[in-house]
This record gives sequence, C-alpha cells and structure tokens, in this order.
Amino acid sequence: MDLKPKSASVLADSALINKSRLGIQSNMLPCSQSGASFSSSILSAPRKKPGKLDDVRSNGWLDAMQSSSPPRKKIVKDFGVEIASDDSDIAYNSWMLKYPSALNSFDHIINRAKDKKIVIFLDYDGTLSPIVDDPDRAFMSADMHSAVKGVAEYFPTAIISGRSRDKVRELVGLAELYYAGSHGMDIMFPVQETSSIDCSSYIRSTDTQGKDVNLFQPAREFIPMIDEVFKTLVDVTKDIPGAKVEDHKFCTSVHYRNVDENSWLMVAQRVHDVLKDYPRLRLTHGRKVLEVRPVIDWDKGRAVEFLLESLGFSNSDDVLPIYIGDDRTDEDAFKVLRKGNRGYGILVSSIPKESKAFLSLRDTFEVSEFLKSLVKWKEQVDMK
Ligand SMILES: O=P(O)(O)OC[C@H]1O[C@H](O[C@H]2O[C@H](CO)[C@@H](O)[C@H](O)[C@H]2O)[C@H](O)[C@@H](O)[C@@H]1O
Repeated sequence: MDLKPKSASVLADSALINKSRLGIQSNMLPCSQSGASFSSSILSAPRKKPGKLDDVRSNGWLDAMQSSSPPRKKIVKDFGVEIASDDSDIAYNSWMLKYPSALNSFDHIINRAKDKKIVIFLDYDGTLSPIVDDPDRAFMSADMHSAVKGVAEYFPTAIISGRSRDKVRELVGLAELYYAGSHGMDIMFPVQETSSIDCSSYIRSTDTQGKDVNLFQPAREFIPMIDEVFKTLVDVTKDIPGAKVEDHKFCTSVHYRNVDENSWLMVAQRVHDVLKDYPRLRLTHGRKVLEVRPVIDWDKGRAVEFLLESLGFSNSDDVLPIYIGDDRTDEDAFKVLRKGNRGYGILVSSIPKESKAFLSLRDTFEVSEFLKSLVKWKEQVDMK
C-alpha cells in the first residue's frame, strides 16, 4: 500500500479542538509522514496487573481458556446439574428479560432513530460468519453478504474486527464499508471535510482501488515487535497438534480450538513464556484464542468513537450507533455505547452471558434478519 504524506491544507485548527475528546494529544501525534510515532497518551496505558507471571494456572489464563466459547453442554455442567434442553431454553428466555431480542425490540429502535442517522458497526467472526474450526474458512453466507450490502446502501457501516484489516476486507468483500482491523488498531477512513479528527493522528494512503484514504494506526511502532513475536509463537507451538498462530500486523492470535484440551496448559505456558520478554505486550482472551496485543489504551470502543468522529458524527444527538458483536473484545464497544446512552450494543449469543450490551440476537441468522429489517424499514421511510 502506498503511504504518502498528507497535504498541509488538511491541518485545520478546528480539528485540534476535537482530538481531546478522543484522548489524542496534538503534541504527541506528529503529522507523521512515516507514521512511526504516536500518542503517548495511548501508549502510556498501564499494563493490567500481571498476576503471577510464571504460572498460567494461578494467573487465570487456564480458567479463561476453559470458559472461552463453552459449548451448551459445558455451561449446563458448570451449574453442577443435569439440565434438559427445555431447561436451557428457560434459562435463555429468562436471560432475555435482561437482554431483549433486538428483533422484538425493533419498533423501539426505529422510534429512537427518528431524526437521527443510524451508523452500523459490525464485528466479523461469530457475528457475520458462524464460528468454525478453521479461521481461514470463516465465510459469510450469501444471505448475510446481501444483508450487509443492503444495510451499507442506507447507513454508514463499519466492520471492526480482531483480524487484520486486509483479511477481514477480503472476507467481507464489500468496498462500500469502512474497515477497522486488529481490534481497531488499524482504521481506514475516508478523506472528507466533515471529519473533526486532528490530521496529526493519521496518515494519508490509497485503498485497493487507488482512492485517497486516511489510516489511523495507533500501534504502528509495534509492527516489528509483533512480527518478531508472531514468528516466535509459530516456532514454539509448532509441535502442538492443532495450534495455529495468525499474524494480524498489530496483534497476533494463538488458536487452540483444534488442540486437545489436555494440551491447553502447554499452549498457555508457551505463550506466557514468550510474553515474559515483552512487557509492552499483553494478552486478552477470545473464543478459543489467545490474543497478543500492544499495551496501548486502544480497543474496539475507542475505535467506535474514532470512526464516529472521523465520519463526521461527533454530535451524539444526531446519531444512533448500533454495534453488533459476540466476543469479549466487543464488550469495550458495548461499554462506550452504554456509558453515553448513545445507541445500542447488541450481543450475539445463543447462551446466557453477562454483557454490557442492551439487546441480543441469538446467532448469525438473526443478525442477517435484523439487518434486513433495517433496510426494509428505511426503504419504507424513504418512499413516504
Ligand atoms: O473480532 P472478530 O472479527 O470477532 O475476530 C476475533 C477472532 O476471530 C477469529 O477467530 C474466531 O473465529 C474462528 C473462525 O470461526 C474460530 O476458528 C476461532 O476459534 C475464533 O476465535 C480469528 O481467526 C481471530 O484471529 C480473531 O482474533
């Protein structure tokens, strides 16, 4: 990708006012032509309490791995009782009192959307594509593809994924969307006048069609470190059958979905031992995946705020953001929306789970139904 310096004309004073809302300090985010230096306010995030570094049992890694993406049977077992599937349904239905179905709450949503611009944020894995064993084969159905395409025709729509931006862009295959990869640490957004983002925080680039775009990459300086760690992780896990390491440029993932459960401890210990040498990296847990990422104060929630600002929706009274996601990393985005009572976080889950989301959808099928309902509603409104 062609990275080139931005023109000085992009340096608008008004933009400098708004960056503070994002926690970006102008003196720390040079209008970087190399993109090498970024905000120390982002970089200086304290590392979460490390726990006992030499024991993956006592620091909670193994517990987190065991509870990650549990099958229905496991959840039932965790309550220590044999529950028939009818009882699981009862548990799910009572959970839905706290997290009502977004499909059943549709009228409520569109009532709130009156005179507001809906902006859609979508996670990828487990939200648009069902969870499958092979991350390289996590495809969207044709139905989902057309639902996402439809929704993007009417509403600004962004994908925010843990995968690399290029990879998720390739999987979704729609040029009209905005993409944020690596848990929001790699955001491509359009060049437009309405953006209130300080120019010093991003670099100018071109997309695959040669169009001018902006790139916000707050962890850019970590690229060589992530590359090194990725290679080391590949090396130290190569003898563990089923382990798979993915490179997302600004973060890296170690999958253990296909590893025998008896070897999970070994996976955790190997990753842990590698990370001991990298105090500027931290670990988070996803669905049967260990995610290694820089210790910076940036996550999917910050990415949502950034995209709203960069797309010109900084006035929260005019906009109704809807974020749909299934994973722990999506909770950061749910928190942002809940905090400002700004819109709707929608958790995709077929099992009861604590969440900061307001609403729920059971699975990817319901996600596509919800997106299609939005399109149908918008078409009717526009016809009036
Ligand atoms: O933020 P997301 O778009 O949800 O990405 C999070 C991780 O998703 C992928 O892993 C998950 O989906 C795989 C395919 O269904 C599944 O095999 C794996 O067990 C899940 O964790 C992706 O491969 C990861 O790199 C992302 O971090």
